[in-house]
Amino acid sequence: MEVTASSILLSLALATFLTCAWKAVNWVWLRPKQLERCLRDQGFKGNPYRFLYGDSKDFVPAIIAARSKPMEVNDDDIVPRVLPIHQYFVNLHGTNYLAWMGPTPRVNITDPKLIKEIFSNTEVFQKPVMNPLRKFIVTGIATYNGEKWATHRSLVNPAFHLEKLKLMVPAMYSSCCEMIGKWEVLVSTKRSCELDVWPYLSNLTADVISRTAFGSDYEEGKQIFQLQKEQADILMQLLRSIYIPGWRFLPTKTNRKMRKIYNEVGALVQNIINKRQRTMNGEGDTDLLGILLKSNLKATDQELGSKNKKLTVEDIIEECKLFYFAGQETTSVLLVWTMVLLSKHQKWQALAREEVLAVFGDNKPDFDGLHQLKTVTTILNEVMRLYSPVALFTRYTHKNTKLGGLVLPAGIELMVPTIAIHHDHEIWGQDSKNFKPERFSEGIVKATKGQVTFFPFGGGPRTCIGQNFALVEAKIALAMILKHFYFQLSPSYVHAPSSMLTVKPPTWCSFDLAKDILGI
Ligand code: HEM
Repeated sequence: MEVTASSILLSLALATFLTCAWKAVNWVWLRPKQLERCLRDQGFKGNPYRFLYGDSKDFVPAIIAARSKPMEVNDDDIVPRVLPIHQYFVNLHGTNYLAWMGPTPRVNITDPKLIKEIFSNTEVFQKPVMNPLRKFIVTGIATYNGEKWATHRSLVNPAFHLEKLKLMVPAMYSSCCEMIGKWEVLVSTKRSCELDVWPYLSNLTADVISRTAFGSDYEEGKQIFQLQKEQADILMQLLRSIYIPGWRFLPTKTNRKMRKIYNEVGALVQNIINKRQRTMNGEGDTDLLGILLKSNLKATDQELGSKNKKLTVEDIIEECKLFYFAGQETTSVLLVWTMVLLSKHQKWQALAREEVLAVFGDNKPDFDGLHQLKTVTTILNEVMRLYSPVALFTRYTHKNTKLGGLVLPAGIELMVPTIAIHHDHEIWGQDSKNFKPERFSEGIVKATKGQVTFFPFGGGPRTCIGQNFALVEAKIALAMILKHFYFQLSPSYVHAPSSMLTVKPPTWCSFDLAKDILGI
C-alpha cells in the first residue's frame, strides 16, 4: 500500500485531535468522577459531580441569601456571612464535605492535626494554580511552590528580621501622625465628630507600605498601589459576574487591560530601582526595596556562600508588589475590626488606653515599648480570632499523598476555613463567639493548649512573612488612636462584614470620635 505525505499528515492530525479530545473528556468528566468515588469512599459527603460547572451555580444564590440577612450590631457570629459557600455546604452535608469548584473537588479540613501536617509539608500541599489574571497583579513568594518558593523565601526573609523592622518604626509613626492629624482637625471644632474611619485606615496602611517598601520613593510607590487596586477591582468584578470553569477561557479585552496596567506597574518599579542603583552607597537603606537590592544585587559570591542564589531585578519588582497586595488590606481590616470591638467593649478600650498611657506617656511609641503592651496584644489576638483578616486558606495536592488516615490523589483542593475554626465552640468553649481577650492573657500556646486552632497568619514554613511587621504597625496605630481619641460606633453604623480576599467592614463604617470621654 502506498503511503502518501497527505495520509501521514491526516493520521497525525487525527492522532492530535484524539489526544486533545481524550484530555478534554478526562478533565471535565472521567477524572472528576474517579476523584469523587475515591473521596466518597473515605467518608466525604457532597453533591454528585455536575458536568463542567460542578457546584458553582449554587454559589451566587448562597452568597445572596447569607448577605441579605441583617445582623445585630452586637452579633459576632459572622462565619455564615463571611464564608457563605462554606456554610451552605456544612448545612447540607456536615463539616466533612466535598464541594465542586468546576471540575476540581474541594474538601473541607478542620482537624487541627491535619492542618498542622498541611502547614508543615509545603512540598506536597502546594498553593493552588492561580487564575491567570492574578499573575498580572501579584506573583512573588505567596504564589510560588517548590524549589523556587524555598529559594525566594530564604532570600526575602532577612528583610523582615526584627532589627530591620525596628528601623522602620519611624516611617510607620510618620504615617500614623498624618492620619491622627487629619482626625484632630475634624474633631477640633466640636470636640467630637462622626467619621467613616475605613478610608483613613486603608490609606494609612497603604502609606506605611509605600514608605517602608520604597523609602524616599514612596510617592511613586503610591502610584503603583493605585494601579494594583485598579487591577484587583477588575479581577473582583470578573469573579463576581461570571464563573469560568477551569479559568481557561478568558475575555481577551480584560486580559489586554490587565497586561497594560501590569506593564505600567513594572515600568514604575523599574524606574525606582534604576534611581536606587545609581544612588545606592551601601549604607543607610532601611526600606524593604533597599534591603533587597543591597542583599541581592550587590552581594558578592563570597557573601552569598555555597548556595550562590540571588534575586534578579525582576524578582525584586514582583516581591515589592506583593508586599502591597498581601500587607495593606490585611492590616487595615485588623485595625478597623479592633476599633469596632473596642467600641462595643468600652471596658477593654479603657484598659488598653490606660496601658498605652502608662507605657508611653507623652512620648512617641517606640519599638521596645510596644513589647510591653500586654493588654493590647491580647486584644489584637482576640480580634484576629473573631474577625480573622484572612478567612480561609487553600492548598492543592500536587501528587498522591497521605494526610492523617486519608489517602488523597493528586488534583484535590484542600480548604481550611480559618475563621470557622476560630469560632468553633468545641475548641473555644460555649462562649466562643464572645469577645474575651483574657483568653490570651497567658499567650497563644496556653490559649490553644498547643494545638493548631489559632492561625490568623497561617503556619509552618509558609507562615506570613509580614506577621511582625503587621503587629508592630497595628500596635503603633492603635496606641496613637487610643492616646488621642475616645470612640464608639455611631448610630448610623450597620454591622455587615463580608469577605473578598479579606474580611471587610461595611462600606459606611462610621464612628463617633471625641477628644474626651464626656464628649461621647
Ligand atoms: C494583619 C495582617 C496580616 C495577616 C492577617 C496576614 C495573613 C497571612 C496569611 C494567613 C498568610 C498565609 C496564607 C497561606 O498560607 O495560604 C500570609 C502570607 C503572606 N503574607 Fe501576610 N498577613 C498580614 C500582613 C502582612 C504584611 C504586612 C505583609 C508584608 C509587608 C505580608 C506578606 C505576606 C507574604 C509575602 C505571604 C506569603 C508567604 C509565603 O507564602 O511564603 N502579610 N499572610
